[in-house]
Amino acid sequence: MKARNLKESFVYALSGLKETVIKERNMKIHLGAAVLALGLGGIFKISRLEWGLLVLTISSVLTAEMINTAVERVVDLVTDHYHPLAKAAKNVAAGAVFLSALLAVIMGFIIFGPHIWIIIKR
Ligand SMILES: Nc1ncnc2c1ncn2[C@@H]1O[C@H](COP(=O)(O)OP(=O)(O)OP(=O)(O)O)[C@@H](O)[C@H]1O
Repeated sequence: MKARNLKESFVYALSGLKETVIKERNMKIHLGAAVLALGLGGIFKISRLEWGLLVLTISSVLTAEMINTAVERVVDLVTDHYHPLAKAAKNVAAGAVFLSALLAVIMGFIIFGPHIWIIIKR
């Protein structure tokens, strides 16, 4: 069904977001990690640039998870039989999530590492 106007497109987009948050366990984990990172940013009073990097990093993980979910849905729609291409498509999409989450952890170390180190050293 095609969106007739901007408002309808927005409603469909929000429903896609809701679908991922409600049905995907990994999305809940990513959101939990994002809330934790934002909380740490507040506690450590990180700089504007660090906030920007944090928001960019969080958005890349959440976006990757949503694209992964979309790929999973389309693959499941096309076939419920084993197919090497279905396997490859799902694995590549899952790999994108893994890569973005790994880079987010590294970014977390870069931003919060020095702050945590100061506390440990005390
Ligand atoms: N139709 C298929 N043909 C071949 N391999 C498949 C097929 N469907 C799934 N797989 C394999 O099983 C793995 C798990 O698929 P599944 O659909 O359960 O996603 P998932 O890893 O549980 O996703 P998530 O945990 O993100 O919800 C895929 O990564 C892929 O390797």
